[in-house]
Amino acid sequence: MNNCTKIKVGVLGATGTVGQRFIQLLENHQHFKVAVLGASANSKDKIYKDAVHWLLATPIPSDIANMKVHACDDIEAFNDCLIIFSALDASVATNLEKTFRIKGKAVFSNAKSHRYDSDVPIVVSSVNSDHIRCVQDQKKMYQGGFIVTNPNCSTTGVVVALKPIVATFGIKEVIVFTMQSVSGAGYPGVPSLDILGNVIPYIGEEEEKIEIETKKILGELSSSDGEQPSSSLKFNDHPMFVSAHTNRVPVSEGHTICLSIKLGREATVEEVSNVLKGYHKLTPPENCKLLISEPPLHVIDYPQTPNRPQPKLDLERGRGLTVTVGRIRGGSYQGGGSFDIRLTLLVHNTVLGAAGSSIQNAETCFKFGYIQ
Ligand SMILES: NC(=O)C1=CN([C@@H]2O[C@H](COP(=O)(O)OP(=O)(O)OC[C@H]3O[C@@H](n4cnc5c(N)ncnc54)[C@H](OP(=O)(O)O)[C@@H]3O)[C@@H](O)[C@H]2O)C=CC1
Ligand SMILES: N[C@@H](CC(=O)OP(=O)(O)O)C(=O)O
Repeated sequence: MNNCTKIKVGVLGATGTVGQRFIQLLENHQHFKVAVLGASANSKDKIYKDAVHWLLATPIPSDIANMKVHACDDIEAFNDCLIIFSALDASVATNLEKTFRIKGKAVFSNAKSHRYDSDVPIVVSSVNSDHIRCVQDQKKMYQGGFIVTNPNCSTTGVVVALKPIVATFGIKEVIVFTMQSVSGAGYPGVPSLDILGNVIPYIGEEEEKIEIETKKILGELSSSDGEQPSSSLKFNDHPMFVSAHTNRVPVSEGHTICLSIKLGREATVEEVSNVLKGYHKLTPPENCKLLISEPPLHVIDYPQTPNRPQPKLDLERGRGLTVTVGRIRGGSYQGGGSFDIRLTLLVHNTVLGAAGSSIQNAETCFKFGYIQ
């Protein structure tokens, strides 16, 4: 596909923390071309390089730097775009994303606004891309338009690590303990005097999101029982019990998360470790340029390498699209107790935890023929 035949995409919130990742990850994309940039009224009519406070190590792509920024509610400006990537705050995303959907656009959102809608999936491509088929119902309702969300960034890491375990052994219960980076709060986010040399043991609504979203993502999409006449498919939450603790730590990028897991059936630490190591085999081989072709999970052996994953050393694995899991061990050193397995994982919050997952979801929809 050359630039003329690539699908035109619009990015809402293009100047923000997640918006910048969209711009970076979509540079030279095989199928998609950024055609329209959207941000707030403050950025409207500025050129991108003047509107953005660019925070990434790679330069602003040259074809984007001098593009004009539109207000996100200038819907007509996005007319030529088949795909809308949304990196908006939920307060603005709720209505705008619905407006773009009714205009027939394929909307891929990072915001929480529609994650819990009964006809909208929360998708991490390596975990539950089968849930994407529910967009067929939305397409019928909204003139070809649909919304696919990706989860909260911590939830993203959690479900990638849990998927192979739940699929093989079942899971009854999981405790999630997060150490979340400052970039998760957007820009400028948490004031430096609040976070430097400190830990903040509270992130608003984060624990609730992890508990709810994990169960929806790891649940099943089944045929409806007929209660919802407009819909033929229905989400059934996984029955596992999820309990989350969330904390903000003075790390710039990358969320580190500890899990304690009660399995559905007995298994050794070695069996669990082997299942996690084999997980990459679930992803079919793809043209390596697509983001969905990156391995979803990498395991660091424990106890051979006892002090990983670490944000400084492991965050960029698989272009930030690979979750790194380490410290896979038994539930307690004494034996007994409620939990069978403990592990530590690292997820790149603005790549796999945000823009990267949205792009992977768009690639999946393109592959399934939902975007034409
Ligand atoms: N940061 C992260 O790790 C993750 C964030 N998310 C979610 O992604 C979304 C974006 O987060 P993030 O990038 O961190 O946020 P930022 O605050 O960094 O960026 C917000 C973006 O939205 C634009 N914006 C703000 N208000 C309006 C408005 N009224 N109308 C139109 N555009 C507006 C801003 O434009 P301007 O520059 O003009 O003000 C900016 O482009 C949120 O829903 C967040 O919860 C999801 C996963 C991870
Ligand atoms: N709240 C997350 C970022 C995020 O994923 O938010 P949301 O669930 O609203 O997309 C953090 O601070 O790290």
